[in-house]
This record gives sequence, C-alpha cells and structure tokens, in this order.
Amino acid sequence: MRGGRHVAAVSGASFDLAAGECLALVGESGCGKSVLASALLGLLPGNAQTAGTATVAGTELLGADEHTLALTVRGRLVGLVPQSPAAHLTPVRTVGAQIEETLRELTGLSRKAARSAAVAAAERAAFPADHLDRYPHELSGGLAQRAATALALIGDAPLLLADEPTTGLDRDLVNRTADELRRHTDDGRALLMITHDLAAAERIADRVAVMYAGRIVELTGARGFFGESGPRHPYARGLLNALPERDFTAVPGLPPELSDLPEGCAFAARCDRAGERCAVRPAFTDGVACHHPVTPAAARAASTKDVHRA
Ligand SMILES: Nc1ncnc2c1ncn2[C@@H]1O[C@H](COP(=O)(O)OP(=O)(O)OP(=O)(O)O)[C@@H](O)[C@H]1O
Ligand code: NI
Repeated sequence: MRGGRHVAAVSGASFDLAAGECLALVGESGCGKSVLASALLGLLPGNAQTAGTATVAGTELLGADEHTLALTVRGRLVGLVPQSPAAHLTPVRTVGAQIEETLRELTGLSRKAARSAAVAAAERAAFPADHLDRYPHELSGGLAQRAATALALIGDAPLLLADEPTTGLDRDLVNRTADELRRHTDDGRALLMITHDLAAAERIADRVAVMYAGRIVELTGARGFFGESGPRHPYARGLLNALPERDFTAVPGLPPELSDLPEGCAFAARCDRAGERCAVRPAFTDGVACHHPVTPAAARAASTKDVHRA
C-alpha cells in the first residue's frame, strides 16, 4: 500500500481438500476469505505478494504464469463462483451468450450444440431459461448470483471455489444452490465454500475452517462443529453463538486492523478466556490455534447448561 504499509490479508492458511470433499470457510467480513480464493486463481492485484505453495492435481497455483493460469487453471482446474457476480459478468453480453461461450471453450461443443446446452447449464443453477437473453444489469442480485453459479459449474473443475454463493437468495433457493454445489463433489471433485451462512455450511460441508484476521484458527469436522461439543476456538464458538437460533449475541468488539496486527493472538482483545500466554501467537496444532481451547468435555457440559437455562 502507499507509504510502505502492508496489509497481511492472509498470513497463515494451511489446509488440504480431499477428492469429493466440501470444506466451508467461514469468518467475519474482512478476515481474508476472498483474498485466499483470489490467490488460488492468480487474481490478486499486481502489488500483492504471495508466498507458500498451493497445488491442485499436481499443478502449482501460486506464482503460476499468466499462460498457465489462463489455459489450464481458471475454469478448468479451479472454478470460481465470484463474490460479486454482477461485477464479474460481462456487462455488454447476454447471460445466454456468456454461458454458450463458456460451454464452447471448456467443453468443446459446437456453436449450435452450445445453444441447446445453455438451457441445461442454466437450469443446474436454477437460472430461468426465459432470462437467458438478458444483460447482467437487467438481473436482480439473486439472478446474477445464479448466472455466475451456472457459469462456474460448466467446467466440472476438480476444485470449485464458491465465494458467498448464496447471497441474496431466499432460503429454499439457498438450499437448492447449496445442494447443487454439493453435487459438484460427486465423482471426486472438491468444493471450497466461502460463506457467512452457517446453515448452508451445516447443510453441505464435511469440514469447517474458521478464519480470523487472516489466519485459519480452527479446522474441524462439520459434525463436531455444529454438534453437541461444538468448536474449540473461543472465536469459532462466538461465531456460532451469534446465530439467532442460538444465543443471538455477537462477539463483542471488532477484529484488528490487518495492517497493524498484534504480535500475540489476534483474538485476545475480544476473548474472555485470554490470559498472559496470549501475548505470544498460538501455533496451529491439532486443528486449533489457541492457547486455551475449550476441551470437548467442557464444551459438552456448557451445552447442557445452555439447554437448562433455555
Ligand atoms: N486490493 C486490496 N488492497 C488492499 N487491501 C485489500 C485489497 N483486497 C483486500 N484487501 C484487504 O484484505 C482483507 C481481506 O479481504 P477479503 O475480501 O479477503 O475479506 P473477506 O473475508 O472475503 O470479507 P467478506 O466476508 O466481507 O467478503 C480486508 O481487510 C481488505 O480490506
Ligand atoms: Ni469476501
């Protein structure tokens, strides 16, 4: 940034995704989820610096040249449902034309075959066939979302990144879209779903990664995360408790500035379990980055207490 300032948008993210698996990436606005997705597709701004490694099916993505990214990565190895679909669709071409072009490019269909295949491709994302001749600005937010999802599903990429794929959709469409994305993992493809919608994550995810201030602070099985014992990181527990159907109490305070991160645990200032040790940044071990994670037994006890209180 100007003045030599650095924004540590993503500073510690290590995970793997198995064939056929769905991982949900959750965390507060601004914690680095979309930057992580952009990094995997080589879509970061020119002044961004990346380090580390990220491979999909043997291809290194970080630092791959533009030629590789364009011809083998984007849409083919890694698909993307972008966070702001209206901004990613080409404004001067109809949705149908964009779907047909994508079909021709990624599946090699002829122009004529692509025309009829476009209806089926749209249908996969519940995009109405009679809207295919519309331009992006003629679509509602939810329709643009569905158009972007239809485009992202076409390549059947081994890894699909879906960045907030259910924003602006009503609950039944959320479920339908989430289920269609989940079907992408049939035949051994993987899905990384970035979402604020924990109900959608619970519906389709096998594992959940929780991000805070640019770091993954917990990575755990979805059943445990949403189940009786719940997550172990205090922030992850706070995220869940903020849900209306749970405590409906937000985590107090705000996340730190990513250009001015504290040396120790970035969550300490907001954490009711914080102590002296938290002045040192906790390493990510055993699925959690915290000096005093909630133990499963204590978590279960707390959850029965909550039931009694309710
Ligand atoms: N081009 C950029 N230049 C400077 N800072 C950026 C840039 N893009 C993102 N950031 C910063 O990186 C951080 C992470 O942004 P990111 O978009 O990944 O958040 P997010 O977790 O996806 O949030 P949301 O849930 O709101 O989409 C933010 O603090 C943001 O301000
Ligand atoms: Ni985002």
